[in-house]
Amino acid sequence: MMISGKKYDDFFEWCKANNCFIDDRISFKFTDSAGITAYANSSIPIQQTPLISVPTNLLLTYQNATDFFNWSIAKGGNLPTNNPNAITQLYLSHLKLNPEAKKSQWDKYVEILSLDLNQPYFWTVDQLQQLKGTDLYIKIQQDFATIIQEYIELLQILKVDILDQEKLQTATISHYINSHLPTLLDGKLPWNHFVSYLWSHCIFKSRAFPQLLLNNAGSDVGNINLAFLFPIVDLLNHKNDVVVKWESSNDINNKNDNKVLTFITQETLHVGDQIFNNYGNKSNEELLLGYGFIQENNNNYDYSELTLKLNEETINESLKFCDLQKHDNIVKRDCVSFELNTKEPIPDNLLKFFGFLSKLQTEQVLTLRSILDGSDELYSILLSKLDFFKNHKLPSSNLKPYRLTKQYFNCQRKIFQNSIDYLLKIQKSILKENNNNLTSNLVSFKTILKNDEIFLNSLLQSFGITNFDDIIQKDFLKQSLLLWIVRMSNIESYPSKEQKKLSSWDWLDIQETFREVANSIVIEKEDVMEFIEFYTNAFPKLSNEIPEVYDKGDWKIKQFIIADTVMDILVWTRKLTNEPFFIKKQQPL
Ligand SMILES: C[S@@+](CC[C@H](N)C(=O)[O-])C[C@H]1O[C@@H](n2cnc3c(N)ncnc32)[C@H](O)[C@@H]1O
Repeated sequence: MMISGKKYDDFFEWCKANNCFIDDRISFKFTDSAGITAYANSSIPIQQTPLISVPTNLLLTYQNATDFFNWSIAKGGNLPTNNPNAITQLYLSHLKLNPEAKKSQWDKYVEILSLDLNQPYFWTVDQLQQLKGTDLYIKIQQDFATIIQEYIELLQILKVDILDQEKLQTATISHYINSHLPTLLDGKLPWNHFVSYLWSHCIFKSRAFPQLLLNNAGSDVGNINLAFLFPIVDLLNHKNDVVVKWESSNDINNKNDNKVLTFITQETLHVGDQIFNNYGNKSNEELLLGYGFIQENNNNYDYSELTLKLNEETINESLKFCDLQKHDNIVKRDCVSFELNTKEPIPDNLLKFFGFLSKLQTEQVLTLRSILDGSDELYSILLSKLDFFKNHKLPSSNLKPYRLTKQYFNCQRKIFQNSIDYLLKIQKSILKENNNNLTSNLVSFKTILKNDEIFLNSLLQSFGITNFDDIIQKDFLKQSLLLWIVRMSNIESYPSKEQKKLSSWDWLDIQETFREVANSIVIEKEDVMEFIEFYTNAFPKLSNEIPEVYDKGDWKIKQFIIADTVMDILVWTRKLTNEPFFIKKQQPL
């Protein structure tokens, strides 16, 4: 067996004495990185026969726990329903930590279950603080509250003493756990203590198998989360994508007419290969929270969540515009969560959701403008997430929790980087699709300037601006846009040749939008104040110096206030390049 120590010898003796089967080609060893680890001591070709089989009477089940506590619905009412395994967990705490517990058939098995677990619930306060700012940190806090509630409800129902109830509800829970951890590790913590229960809760999370396996097809499996402990097979570590089978069958030796539960792997194993189980393909967040480790290069199953807290009304309104269904996991009462992963770095409904958030009141549907504007907002949020995971300084300690945090941050960083890269590709392709020889729904201001030489010349003469990059450098973007919009509103005052040229942008509906805004706008004193400085710097200087552009039509300050609203409706400035695009109004996407 390789793995040495009295408790392991006793455990494997117990397995043998109870008719368990472990293929001779399996050995176990202890590794620092993964605890007990199974590996092949000679090659094992793919096979259909079990490598491990365990009589079902050795499994530690809900039934065993309810028998022990002498509990039944008729007698005690409902157990906390959120976690059907609560009573079995408490039973495990009793078996592991109650010195007065009578001998049970699982003693040798329970003995090898380590009290020293890696899940973040057991990290020190400092170590846990490193996760602050992540969704994982919020989940851990929520889990603490759920597990405390579960503990209190269960012990009340079973009439078992609840220890430190008041402290549990007031103490900073990780301080409290930390202060009791040494006693737990010594095996001396009372079995009915919350921290003992937290331990058995985590043992279940990291080792239990679904009860479903034990029920015959067609029978009522009850709660699908119901689980049991499966000695020996729970010594196998996890790897995503490994193909394994857990099957219930009759004992091949047919001793005692007992049923057995078996483990079969569909992998070809060479000498020295680790024999893995598959706990269900999991993301790193699930692995860290449930099992206390991270699988690097977990690209197929890793994901991150983008959670937005909004008021209920906004969320309800968004349902009309995006494919978010209330019953989907992503919509909760006051928040919406989107999963980002390698296969779908930017879910379609995420883009639509941001399009909805960026919708102007005048837009009846999601438009090209609102989607592009929303994609920029999304870009900023993803960028700040990326910055967080990239630049957050973590202590350079070699302790496991710090190493795990580093790995977790790295994996999250990769996900956000991938989503950002993908979002920029989406933006580019939207721009391309809507600005080609066949479709013109948008045009960049850069292109407009290139084609409107008279206007560009006027900027050169009066502001020394030679090209678009100069406009950015001299921080003159907004002013240039406003001047051009007012110029377009005055199109009819220019000579017919110039009019003809400018009318090549008629499809942008600048004049019509300008008229609509002019008819509805109420100009306040503050609006005038906002524009006065720019206006007095430019006028009447511009009308005097370049009358062919700035003394044709109406160039009063009011026109600029109107142009500012027109700009909100028609212009989108791409955050990444600072490049503005005029977009055809109300162009649904
Ligand atoms: C079902 S147990 C497996 C046996 C365990 N190694 C032991 O010592 O008892 C699950 C625990 O094993 C460890 N584990 C499982 N798969 C792992 C992996 N791929 N890398 C690191 N640790 C792993 C984690 O601590 C996890 O909580």
